[in-house]
Amino acid sequence: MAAPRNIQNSSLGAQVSYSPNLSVSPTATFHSPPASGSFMASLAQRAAAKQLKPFNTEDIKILLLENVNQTGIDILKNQGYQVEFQKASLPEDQLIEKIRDVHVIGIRSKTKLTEKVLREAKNLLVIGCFCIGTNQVDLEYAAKQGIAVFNSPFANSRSVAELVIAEIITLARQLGDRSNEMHRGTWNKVSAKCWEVRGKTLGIVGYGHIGSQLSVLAEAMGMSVIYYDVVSLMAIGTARQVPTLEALLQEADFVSLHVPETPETKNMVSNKQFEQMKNGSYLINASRGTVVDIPALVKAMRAGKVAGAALDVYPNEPAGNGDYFTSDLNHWAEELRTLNNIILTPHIGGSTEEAQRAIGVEVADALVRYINQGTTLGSVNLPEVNMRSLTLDEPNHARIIYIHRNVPGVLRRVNEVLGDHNVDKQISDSKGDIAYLLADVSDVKPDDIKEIRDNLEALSSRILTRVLY
Ligand SMILES: NC(=O)C1=CN([C@@H]2O[C@H](COP(=O)(O)OP(=O)(O)OC[C@H]3O[C@@H](n4cnc5c(N)ncnc54)[C@H](O)[C@@H]3O)[C@@H](O)[C@H]2O)C=CC1
Ligand SMILES: O=C(O)C(=O)COP(=O)(O)O
Repeated sequence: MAAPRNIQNSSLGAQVSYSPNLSVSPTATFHSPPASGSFMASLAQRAAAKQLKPFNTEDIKILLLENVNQTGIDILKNQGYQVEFQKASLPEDQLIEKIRDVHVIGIRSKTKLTEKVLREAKNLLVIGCFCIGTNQVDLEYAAKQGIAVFNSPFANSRSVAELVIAEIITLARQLGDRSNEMHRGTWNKVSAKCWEVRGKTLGIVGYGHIGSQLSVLAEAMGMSVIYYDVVSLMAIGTARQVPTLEALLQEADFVSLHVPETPETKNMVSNKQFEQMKNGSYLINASRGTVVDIPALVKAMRAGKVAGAALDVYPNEPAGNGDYFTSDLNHWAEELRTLNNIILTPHIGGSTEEAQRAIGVEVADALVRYINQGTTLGSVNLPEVNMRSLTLDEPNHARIIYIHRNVPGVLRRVNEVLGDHNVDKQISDSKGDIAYLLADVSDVKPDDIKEIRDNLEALSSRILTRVLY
């Protein structure tokens, strides 16, 4: 039987691990970085933090889907949580069955946590997206249910940028086609329409974490970089922001897309945009499958307008590995496969050992901090609230977490509930309609804790109450 959603578990000290060193050789064993000044300082802080054995930690049930990295599994298991791991994603009906029972779910880009699925997630406290994108989660609905969502905002951005660099040269030299021919036994030594990338213009759409890293790498190869973004952003190196997507498409030899999946980016590159591109230019999409209108790309490639393309993402992607890239999944799949100079990869932009290990650590740490201490630093859908840990010399303190609707008068009522106790420290913040309050109350007995929780639960503004002690 699952524990109730306002599950109580004691506040652990900051028993979290530290960001891994990403600069490892392909064969190196993976280690945390050596102790630095700030690392030692945080160790000292940890020593002072309350290190209670979590009460009922084993009641925390976690479901990890989509082959989340072992680093993350280890961190969560070390906390004593019950962790179930699956390599693939789950179809909606199975996901609904499973999600009813768990307090935490860890996913990557494939698993869709829609309102329909989350409505069934009666025990869910927190979602960990072990990736950058969070478009697969209904963030607003989750927030309304008091379910926090965390991701890893940039641990795989370098990996994506490096893949794109590889693709730029691969497309310019038609390497995919030459290699396929050799695999079939055909020697086809040609130079027609094969180019150096030096001196060519790369147009980056979306100059965020990935786009800006790509900019630096491309300039190092002698490319000129222009970029288009909805916000005005400082150029790195000698890159130049252009005012419109059209201006970018008219000037770029290579166009690389790095925008999130939003209603505005759906089919952002379609027939009209292909017409605006230079003759013989190239398109790379490692963002989201919805950003490019694929039938329009097929048309532009058949017409010779686009000389090559690299796609890493697709509107429909399979739940696991296997022979699934067929027209059953996306109706144009077979047609796409017949085109020349097109690189098709199975959403591997962020799939390197370095990125996956770093993401595993970062997201698992955020989950542990949220479960054990209630801090929301890094949450993408709840206000970010942080408060220093309870310490060993505060054995009878309790931490109250009250997630509530952001309506007038709530704080007065909360403080009426807490008024008979000594509130050591308190912090609250709001994001849109949702507010998040943390309060540490000193010298409380189990009866006091029950009373505080029951009284907070009775307030009409309540979304979720948790008490850690
Ligand atoms: N292929 C893969 O394995 C991976 C794919 N991704 C995808 O790449 C996307 C970008 O990642 P980051 O660079 O980390 O995100 P980011 O949030 O750092 O940057 C995105 C940029 O796009 C801009 N933008 C948003 N809407 C736009 C619009 N309509 N037109 C022009 N610019 C717009 C934003 O202002 C921002 O500067 C992610 O959202 C994710 O979907 C991320 C990691 C791995
Ligand atoms: O980080 C992202 O947003 C990605 O697209 C990578 O997704 P993945 O972890 O490979 O499912």
